[in-house]
Amino acid sequence: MTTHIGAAEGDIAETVLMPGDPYRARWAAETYLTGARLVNEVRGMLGFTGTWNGHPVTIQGSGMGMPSLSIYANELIRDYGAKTLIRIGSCGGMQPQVKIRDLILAMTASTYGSPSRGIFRGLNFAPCADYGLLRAAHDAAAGIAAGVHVGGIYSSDTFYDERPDIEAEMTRHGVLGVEMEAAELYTLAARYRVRALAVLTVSDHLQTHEALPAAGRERSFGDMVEIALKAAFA
Ligand SMILES: O=P(O)(O)O[C@H]1O[C@H](CO)[C@@H](O)[C@H]1O
Ligand SMILES: O=c1cc[nH]c(=O)[nH]1
Repeated sequence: MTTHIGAAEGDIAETVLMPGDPYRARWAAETYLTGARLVNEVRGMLGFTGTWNGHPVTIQGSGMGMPSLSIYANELIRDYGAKTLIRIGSCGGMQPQVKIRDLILAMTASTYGSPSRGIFRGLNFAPCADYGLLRAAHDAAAGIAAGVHVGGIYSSDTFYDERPDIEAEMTRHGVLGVEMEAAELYTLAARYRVRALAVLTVSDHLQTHEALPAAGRERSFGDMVEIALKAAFA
């Protein structure tokens, strides 16, 4: 048991999938895991542990934004011994070739300000995915999903941004999509020598303003969960 996770020792698997939304954690656990049981409900940030093809897996909500994810990822890694952490998130598309419901496998994550930013002072640390996980996810995606993009994403520190020029610069530099957690996850993974990847579903588009309807949105997330599970155990 930690400050923010009520699971008992041994209740968290070495492989953890992390959606921002705790209800997505419940949906994914009920849909994809065998014998899923609730292991955390502190602050309503639900976490479940079960098995997938016989492998122990935890699906733990991270909350929105890097400060929230940082709390859960720190405790999962440092206190529970998590070794593979895969974010299963939604993101906004930032390039014309990236369509709604497409998947992005985030090779790198640029950010203006993660909780770890201060460590590096003026240096631009480059948070990146674990290559083995990225490659395995790409292989898995070939048999599952159609529109799959691999490249850089932008982990924003704010959803309602008063600095539209930052998003424009990200788009100008080929960044595929925007979300709010991966850069901190990748930085923590580098620090603690564990594996991390963000697999993202494009839920809306910053240029076309299309968006997945709220009702039934979870069903569009199935490919992402399957790919994350296959990559973790490839
Ligand atoms: O759908 P999730 O995983 O929460 O991810 C995205 O959605 C939230 C913003 O609406 C942020 O957490 C962003 O990263
Ligand atoms: O952080 C996010 C997530 C989805 N869509 C966005 O525009 N931003």
